[in-house]
Amino acid sequence: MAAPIIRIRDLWTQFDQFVVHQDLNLEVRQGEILSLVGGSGSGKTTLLRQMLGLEKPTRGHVEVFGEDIHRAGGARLRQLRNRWGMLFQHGALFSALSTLDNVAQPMRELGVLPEELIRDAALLKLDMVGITPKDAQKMPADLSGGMVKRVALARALALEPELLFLDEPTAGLDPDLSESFVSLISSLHQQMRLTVVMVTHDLDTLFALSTKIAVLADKRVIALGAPKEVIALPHSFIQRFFLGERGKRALEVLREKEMETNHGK
Ligand SMILES: Nc1ncnc2c1ncn2[C@@H]1O[C@H](COP(=O)(O)OP(=O)(O)OP(=O)(O)O)[C@@H](O)[C@H]1O
Repeated sequence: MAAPIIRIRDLWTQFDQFVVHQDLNLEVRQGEILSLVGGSGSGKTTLLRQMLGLEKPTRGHVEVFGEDIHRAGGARLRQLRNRWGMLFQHGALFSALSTLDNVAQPMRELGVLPEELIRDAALLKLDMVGITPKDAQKMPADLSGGMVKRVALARALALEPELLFLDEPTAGLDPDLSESFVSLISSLHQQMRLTVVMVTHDLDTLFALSTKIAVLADKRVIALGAPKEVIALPHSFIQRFFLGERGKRALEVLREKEMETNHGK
């Protein structure tokens, strides 16, 4: 079995008297695309921020690449941060920087690479997500919503991370754009041998990408496994979330995908 890239142990999160996570455990292994699902307020975003070292849990351990990131010092945490990329829900590009400079910025921050190399690498990353050198000169305000997502993805991949975090990657995209963004993530996952952790409410995206699903309910991860295994569990949240009307179509997609895979064998 592949080594855990993320290991969360006995994690508690409490805001005043309000307990969000209680003895939560989770492992993400190399090469997985793990989706975190749960009801509104179940603590998905908080958990994601804790994995990124942006928020500290009340108790417990969050290990990324074998290190407890909440006990690592500032310099060490910065080094670890260079090994993962994050795609925020709304793209979060710097509006005052051109598309190219947005992607170049994480490389410039390292302060060691020559400018020419940075420009070439940024253009290469943009090419990987289907953005032309001409569009690379544009400002973020002049890009479409779908392009902003692609540029934000190129920026998240700028430092060739081993791990990629995605927060609602297809939110705000129409179904066609959403589908093409999903295939882009899927091919980059293979090409770059990435491990991916994502939060999504969109069942089409969830079933199209996830190799594993972690379900957050009752303040813990109540289920972790392959999509097919997880949706078969009798927990009431799981049944409501996956097997309502909106879940049925997504499930058909999962079955089609399975048939294609079996066909290809
Ligand atoms: N800094 C904070 N101070 C107080 N309460 C907080 C704070 N951050 C999060 N919470 C609370 O913790 C709970 C979990 O929030 P979180 O945003 O992680 O949930 P979520 O599962 O991502 O929800 P959604 O799907 O609606 O985005 C919520 O009840 C939220 O109000």
